[in-house]
This record gives sequence, C-alpha cells and structure tokens, in this order.
Amino acid sequence: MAVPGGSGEKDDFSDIVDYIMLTSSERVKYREGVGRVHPVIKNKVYSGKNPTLGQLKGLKLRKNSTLLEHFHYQISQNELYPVGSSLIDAVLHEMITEPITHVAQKTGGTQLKLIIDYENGMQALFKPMRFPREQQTLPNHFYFTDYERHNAEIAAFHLDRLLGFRRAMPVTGRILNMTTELYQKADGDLLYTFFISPSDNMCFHGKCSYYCDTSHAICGHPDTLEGSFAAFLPPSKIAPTKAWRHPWRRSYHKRRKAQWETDPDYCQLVREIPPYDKGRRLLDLMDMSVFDFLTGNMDRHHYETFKIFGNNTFTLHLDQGRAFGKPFHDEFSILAPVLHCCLLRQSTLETLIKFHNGPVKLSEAMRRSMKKDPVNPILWEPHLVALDRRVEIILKAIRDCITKGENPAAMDESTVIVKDD
Ligand SMILES: Nc1ncnc2c1ncn2[C@@H]1O[C@H](COP(=O)(O)OP(=O)(O)OP(=O)(O)O)[C@@H](O)[C@H]1O
Ligand SMILES: [Mn+2]
Repeated sequence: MAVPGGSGEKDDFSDIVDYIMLTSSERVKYREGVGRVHPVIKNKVYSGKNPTLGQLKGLKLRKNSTLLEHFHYQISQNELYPVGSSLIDAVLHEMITEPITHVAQKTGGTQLKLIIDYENGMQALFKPMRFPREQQTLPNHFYFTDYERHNAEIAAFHLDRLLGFRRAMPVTGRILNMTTELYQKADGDLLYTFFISPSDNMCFHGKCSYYCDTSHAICGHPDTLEGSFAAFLPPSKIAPTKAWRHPWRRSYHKRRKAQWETDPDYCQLVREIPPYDKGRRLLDLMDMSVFDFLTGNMDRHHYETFKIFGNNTFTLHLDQGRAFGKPFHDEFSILAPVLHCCLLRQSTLETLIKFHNGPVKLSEAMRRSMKKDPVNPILWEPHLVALDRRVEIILKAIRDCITKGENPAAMDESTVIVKDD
C-alpha cells in the first residue's frame, strides 16, 4: 500500500481508497497481515426491506393531512427521509411561513424549549437565540452547563443530511415578532415570565431547571427574536421512541470520569451487549461519533430510536443544542467510540474522503446548503474551517486503524491521531 504523501504534499488518502477497493478476502488477508482481529470498514448491513411508518401502521393520508404528516408517514426503518426528498424543503418552508397559533413550554429537558402550533395543525420545537454567532462556550462551563445554541440545531441538520445519514429532523431559522407571535400566543406559566427590560426590550425566561430566570432572560430587539424551528417528531401514540443510554456517555459530574475514559477494552465489552452485538446499531454509534466530533457536541447522553422498527433501525440525531461551541478546539474524546472500536461504516468513510478531496469541501457544501435559511449565515466562519480540519483528523484515525493491529498502544489517542505521516 502506498505511503501517504510526504511533508507539504496534500494527503489525498489514496491508501484508504485502495483499501476500500480490495475484495473482502483481500481485506481479510491484509488484516491478518497487520494482526487486526475485527474489520475496520464495514458495509451497510441492511436487510432488503425498508418499511415505512405509514405501511406498518396502515396510516392513510387524508385530504387535510399536513405536510408534516406526509413526512411522518414516510419515515422508514432505515432513515427519516430518502435521498433528495422534496418533502424537506416543503416542510422547512411551512415552518418559516405558516402563522403561529399557540406556544407552550416543552416540559422535560433542562433548557427552555417551546412547542409551536401552526395554523395548519403542524408543530415545531423552538429554541431561542441567546447569543451572537461568535460567542464560544464559556471557558469555565462544562458540556453539561453550556448554553444551548439555536443555530447549532440548524447547522447540524444540514450536516446530517450532507453526510448522508438523514437521521436529524428538518430544522430552520425564523425571525419572530415576540409580541404577536409569542406573547399573544402564550398562556399560563409561560405568559407570566414575559417582561420589558430597562432598555425597553421584550424579554421572557420561561420555567426550566437551567437558565430560566430573570438574569438569563431571552430578550428581543426590541421585540424581534430569532430562533430555530425543528419539525416535530411523530406523536408518541403513532410512533413511540425508545431512549437508550449512550454507552460512551460522559459522567455528567464535575469530578468523575466514565468507565470508557479509563478502560482500554471498553469497546470489546460494548460489542458483546445487545443491541450492539449485531445489526447496524454499533455502526450507527460510530456515525454519531463522527457527526458529534465534527460539530464538537459532547452532550450525547442518550439517543432515541423508533420502537416500531425494532433494534435494526437507525438512531435519531436529536438535540444538537450544545454543538458548535468551540471552533478552535478539536475534542478527541468525542471520537472515542471510533478510536476504540476502530470501526466505521464504509459509506461514511467514502463520504468523508469525498469531502476531503473536494472539489467541494465540507465547509463549502455547508455554506451552500444553509444559504437559503432565513437567518443565514448560520455558523461563524471558524466553525466551518473546523469541519474541514476535523474531516482530515477522522481520516487519519481510520488510516491508523487500517494499518495497525490490535495493539493496545495504538488505542492511545496521542499515538493514533497526533502523528504526522
Ligand atoms: N423535533 C422534535 N420533536 C419532538 N420532540 C422532540 C424533538 N426533538 C427532541 N424532542 C424531545 O424533546 C426532549 C428534549 O429535547 P432536547 O434533548 O433537545 O432537550 P434538552 O433540554 O437538551 O434535554 P436534556 O437536557 O435532557 O438534554 C427529548 O427527549 C426528545 O424526545
Ligand atoms: Mn440536551
């Protein structure tokens, strides 16, 4: 296999491309040569059938069904929507333009979120803008005390789609008139938290366990407010979700570490436990690790799947509020699942190589994809630069997995990643 490009030369990862081209028996031979037990690159293991929610539940669209209901019915065992689905733009357009009839707080979760009801019966999950795009995660904040960023939700949806996962619900930005579209549409406890600030801006703070008080109020200019609108999941009476504890969950404690942070054999443990022992689930967690590493999201404590599709179904990418907080720092620990298991789905690897080699880099694809959003630019430029940098980091890690055996030393992040070829 070719030795990757020398100093100064652009690394096109042609060695990985060569590896992908090998037949499966050639790959096995190669693996045995370097002393690796597990395959590093795996093809999708989908069964031929891919039923939709509509088919399984025998749901029929009515004349007055909303576009979002259309969307819900076509959610399938493998993905939220098919490649190039025209429903996405249509759903985004409605979330931007439909009149809002009611707003209420979403209970559960730690930070403020509103459920938006639209005139046509559709619903969205709203996260308000708190800070300008350039605001970074505060240096003394943990991943679990970081403020949520509405623009991270928007950007992450675009990224999920560009990476070919299609596991994130469509999200758009929208600018609201707080007086007519929030205050006048709210009731109960939420309504009582609205006030006018000393500089005559309209503010509210809602009720929740983090940052829902007068000193952390969300304020308009003077009553104009930007936020993210995520298309609502299907109602739980149609498609209940199951929340799974993420095996690589962090400790959520300011002094404690999780087992995976100290146990070098942790992945081996996970591989043997259902549902990670067969089917697509472990590969989906690898994708999630890539996705979260690219966005810098350390807050993946749980993930959800639709119960109706059983275990061999995709993992939803929900809750990106704490992504895109530190553009100048690459958090390798988010990549721990991939580094420790040395595993990646082949299609994900091919997508990363495609973006790395261009001509359209991931940053540019993101710029183009987000261009139509009403609150564009969605991301501060350094976050886009970080995406391209992180793609290369992941590819280097995979190269190390391919070229090295199951040597525990190779599991060490410093030797796997920060090695200049
Ligand atoms: N698009 C959506 N439509 C409907 N429900 C959603 C949507 N996205 C997330 N939820 C649900 O809302 C709950 C809270 O959402 P989210 O995780 O974004 O909030 P959070 O405040 O960050 O929660 P936590 O503090 O537990 O991380 C989730 O458990 C999820 O099931
Ligand atoms: Mn969260």
